[in-house]
Amino acid sequence: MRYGIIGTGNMGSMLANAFISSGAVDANDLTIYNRTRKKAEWIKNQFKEITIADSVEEVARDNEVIFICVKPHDYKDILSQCSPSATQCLVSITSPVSVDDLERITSCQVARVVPSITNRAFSGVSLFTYGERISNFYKEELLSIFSHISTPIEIDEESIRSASDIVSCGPAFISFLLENMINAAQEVGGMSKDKATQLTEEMMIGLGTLLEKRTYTLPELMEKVTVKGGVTGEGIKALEENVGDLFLEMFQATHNKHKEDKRTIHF
Ligand SMILES: NC(=O)C1=CN([C@@H]2O[C@H](COP(=O)(O)OP(=O)(O)OC[C@H]3O[C@@H](n4cnc5c(N)ncnc54)[C@H](OP(=O)(O)O)[C@@H]3O)[C@@H](O)[C@H]2O)C=CC1
Ligand SMILES: O=C(O)[C@@H]1CCC=N1
Repeated sequence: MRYGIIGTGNMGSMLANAFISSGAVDANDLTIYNRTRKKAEWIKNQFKEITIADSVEEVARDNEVIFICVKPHDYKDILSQCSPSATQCLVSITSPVSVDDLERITSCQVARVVPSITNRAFSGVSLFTYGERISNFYKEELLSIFSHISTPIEIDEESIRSASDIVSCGPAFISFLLENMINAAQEVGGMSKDKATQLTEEMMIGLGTLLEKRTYTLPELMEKVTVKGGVTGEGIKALEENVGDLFLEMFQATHNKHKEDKRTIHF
């Protein structure tokens, strides 16, 4: 099976790197293309057997599975430069470009797989939605390669925004909150930024490991740590008083942007 990646920015390069280093895809079977060629060359420097294509058209012509890894508003431009056939499979990796959108304007088989930066560590989730025309062959193929780097989970169109907020945007949201925690540790506790960062990172690795081992659920973790009459309870009270509509507003903001993107992407 030959795979093509169009756009090797954050996600395209992450997918190329993770697919090859996990053994999901042989570098000889991967073709990449990026508008600024240098970015594709950085990947080829790591994996010499990769092919760099000279155009979108070339990627679409020579590969069976084609991942479009550009920003949502650039999908139209890419699709105007290629027309994969009914035997090929086109994959959107962005939530605003749905399988319905792709099926309407192409004659190939389609899927949407929204990855996450966590897939770089062969961890986290990839969110799957299949088009009507996709064969079991391609479904199994996509599931197989994404199983090497993630836990693939099928998702319906209605849930895609919230699911992507948790799985794909989540690492940035949680990092933002942790940065705030680190800054407050400096301000209130007088701790150095480096020390607070080290402690936070190690705590997160430990927390992730507990979750990975299914040792505790999130509510169990809260219960186990919150000693009756202890300091955690006081901290949680302060969090409860301040959290307010924080996450509601976060989800509303991403849902509004998603709607705006869908309204302004004209295929
Ligand atoms: N970042 C993330 O964590 C996630 C992102 N996504 C989705 O992935 C997609 C890409 O995001 P991300 O990688 O972060 O974005 P980047 O901006 O890092 O990458 C986009 C890449 O597309 C290239 N590009 C743009 N137009 C063309 C073109 N016509 N031909 C070839 N290459 C082109 C750009 O090239 P150039 O170097 O010239 O600018 C750039 O390298 C988005 O749709 C996003 O929604 C999904 C899940 C997670
Ligand atoms: O910020 C974004 O639009 C992308 C989508 C998912 C994660 N990052």
